[in-house]
Amino acid sequence: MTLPTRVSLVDVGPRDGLQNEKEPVSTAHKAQLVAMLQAAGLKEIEVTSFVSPKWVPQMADNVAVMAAIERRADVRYSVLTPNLKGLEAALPTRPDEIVVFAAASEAFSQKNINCSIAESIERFAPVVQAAHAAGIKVRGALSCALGCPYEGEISPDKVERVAGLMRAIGVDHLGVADTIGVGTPRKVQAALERALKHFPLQELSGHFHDTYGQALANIYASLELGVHTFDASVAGLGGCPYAKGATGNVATEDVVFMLNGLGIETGVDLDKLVDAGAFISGVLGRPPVSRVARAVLAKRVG
Ligand SMILES: CC(C)(COP(=O)([O-])OP(=O)([O-])OC[C@H]1O[C@@H](n2cnc3c(N)ncnc32)[C@H](O)[C@@H]1OP(=O)([O-])[O-])[C@@H](O)C(=O)NCCC(=O)NCCSC(=O)C[C@@](C)(O)CC(=O)[O-]
Repeated sequence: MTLPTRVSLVDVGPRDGLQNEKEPVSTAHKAQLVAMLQAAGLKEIEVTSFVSPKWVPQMADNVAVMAAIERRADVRYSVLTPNLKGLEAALPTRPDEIVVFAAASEAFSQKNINCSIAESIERFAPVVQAAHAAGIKVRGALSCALGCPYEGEISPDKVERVAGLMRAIGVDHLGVADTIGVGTPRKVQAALERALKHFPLQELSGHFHDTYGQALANIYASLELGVHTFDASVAGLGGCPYAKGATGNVATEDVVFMLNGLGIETGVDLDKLVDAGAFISGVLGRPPVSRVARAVLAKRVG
């Protein structure tokens, strides 16, 4: 089986990773994290979200963070926008890409964005149109594609259905998200195969939380299908406010280490990435969740 020779990594640490932190993280620290990620070679960074500050207070400084980051022409900066209000607030901050997020599960849709799946698609349609009119690419995240904290198992049929709805309103790229990290390799392949009915390989990505330690295996299973774009979160930061017990995304350091071992190019410098993870973990006052980061840091100490 031939695996892709190159993988694009989207570091979602500044957004997905930090959104659930109880203590406020300063705007300056968020901007510093973005700076360190791009210095490590990340070309796609999810910076913040334009959601209700009552729902997700940690992202309330979205405009300030977007103003504080030092942009590089070769890096794409994305932000989450759940509705037109979010898009209107985001546009002046010049994101390269916006993310709309639907769920494969009705219950999660209600908890996360306070509306049904059908209503969310209706809500996203004008957001997608307005983003395209502004020349901005739209990524869709499909939450709970492998399981839901409220509904349990999610069938591939549901993934295919919502992927189709996202495609129909013009979403350019689909991220299949295992929000609570319950997916296992063959189930992940089944979900991705259904999503591939609506999105081409180059516009499909995997977003795997590592709650049950399956994320790297799931990435490998995705590579077997030719999927070559993955979200990951430096230091393994994160957890979803609407998915109790969900841990962070797979750590970017762990993904880079595995891909390096497979001879798959990412353009990411592992040492500099570990520095970024150590920096933000220091800000948060705890060690990185990433096992690779811990091993590299321990080796440095000698
Ligand atoms: C979607 C809404 C806004 C609907 O929230 P709602 O309460 O249904 O919205 P509403 O239209 O009735 O408005 C209520 C209030 O929110 C305000 N409001 C309305 N929209 C915005 C906005 N864009 N920005 C700022 N403020 C906003 C609006 O102005 C109003 O303010 P008030 O009059 O009460 O003062 C809300 O449910 C929300 O913000 N939810 C947060 C969702 C979120 O951020 N979840 C985490 C990210 S998704 C995720 O992590 C999963 C992912 C992507 O990583 C993949 C995975 O792993 O699954």
